Amino acid sequence: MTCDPNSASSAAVSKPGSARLALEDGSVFVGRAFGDTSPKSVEGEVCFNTSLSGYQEVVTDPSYAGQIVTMTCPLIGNYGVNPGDLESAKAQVSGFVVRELANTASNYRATAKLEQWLAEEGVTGIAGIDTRALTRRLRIEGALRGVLCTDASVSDEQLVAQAKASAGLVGRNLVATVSRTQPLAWSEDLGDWLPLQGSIPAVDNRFKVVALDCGAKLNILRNLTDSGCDATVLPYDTTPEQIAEHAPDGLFVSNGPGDPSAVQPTIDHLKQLIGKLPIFGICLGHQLLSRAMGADTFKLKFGHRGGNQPVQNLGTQKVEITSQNHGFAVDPDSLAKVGGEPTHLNLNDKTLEGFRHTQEPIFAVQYHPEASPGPHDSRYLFDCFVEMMRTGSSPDAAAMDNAQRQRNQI
Ligand SMILES: NC(=O)CC[C@H](N)C(=O)O
Repeated sequence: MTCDPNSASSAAVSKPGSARLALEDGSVFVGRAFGDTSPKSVEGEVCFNTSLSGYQEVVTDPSYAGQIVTMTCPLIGNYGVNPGDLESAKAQVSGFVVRELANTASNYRATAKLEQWLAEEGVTGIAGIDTRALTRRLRIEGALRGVLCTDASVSDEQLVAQAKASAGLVGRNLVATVSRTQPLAWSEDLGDWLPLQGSIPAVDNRFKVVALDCGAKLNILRNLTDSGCDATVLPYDTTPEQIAEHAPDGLFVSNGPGDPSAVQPTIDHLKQLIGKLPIFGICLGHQLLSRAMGADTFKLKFGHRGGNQPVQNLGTQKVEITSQNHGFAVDPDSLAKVGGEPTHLNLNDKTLEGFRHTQEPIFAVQYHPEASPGPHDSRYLFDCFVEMMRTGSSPDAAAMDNAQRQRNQI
């Protein structure tokens, strides 16, 4: 049920087992609590994701820290949860919003139902609200701060006031809350992390990569491994001197949560590393590299989150169907002034989705080539990173075309 934004004062009293989602614009949605149903209130910026599947990856993507995520697909939870599909070791969203929560987990791989697993993870969900009305509100007004509450003793007015007073995402360094604090090596064989002893040994025909962990998704590490890289994962604020101790062939800058302009340590370190190492960035990594070069980032009205975002490679003219999760973007005009050539464009709203440095071995994409929203159109970018480490030049249109043809055997 949706309450009119202006009628919060007359809004519903919550019942046992119920939950409320209050927004800063005064609207209050009343539904059923699931997951962690203990009485509490959680704050977060409310956003929507249009993927038809992939809710496990969404919930465990560290880039969603600080956000209450609404799935627009009306049935969620139908294949349960299994450890192999998680993008990090725990649930990362502040809260989870669905229209209908499936009763049955219909997948032989499932080890838990979504609601059981969220309860163990301490994450509250709300089901049974009109997610289409909520999404329309977010599209019209832009991202809104919200509070998800399972505590019947708090009034609607208090919740709306709490939403208005909450921190939001702008200006907050959330990377510091999700980055690993110890150096680790990714072991594909174990499917797990190993404490790093010394640095990774050089192996013939493979590339040693330092991955700066701003909240890295596991599948990025898997894709780096698959393309021929051995990755050492270091905390997001590792200094250039500490990175140099690992003698890497290249540097990878990961995805991560929050406002890129607030991740100053990484931006300062990247400034010093430009021209010294081949660097590839994904999503937050794209934004941090742009800022390190001197470009600006800005907040999008409601962001791009979903598995069907069309992106055009401006060099090859080919379109990739991509998975995305971002609420900020790079200003292309400011990037062009500091040597950034646009390589990819979002065909929905024409925002920048990728660039290459014209002078230095640096390139980055705003979307997620490691995610597989059905096809694997964008996997070639990991091969471009390897090729950039081999040649010392950022990939131009011909290099991207070649890599994509080889990867996708077309
Ligand atoms: N997936 C990401 O890395 C997100 C980057 C950044 N936090 C944004 O919302 O734009």
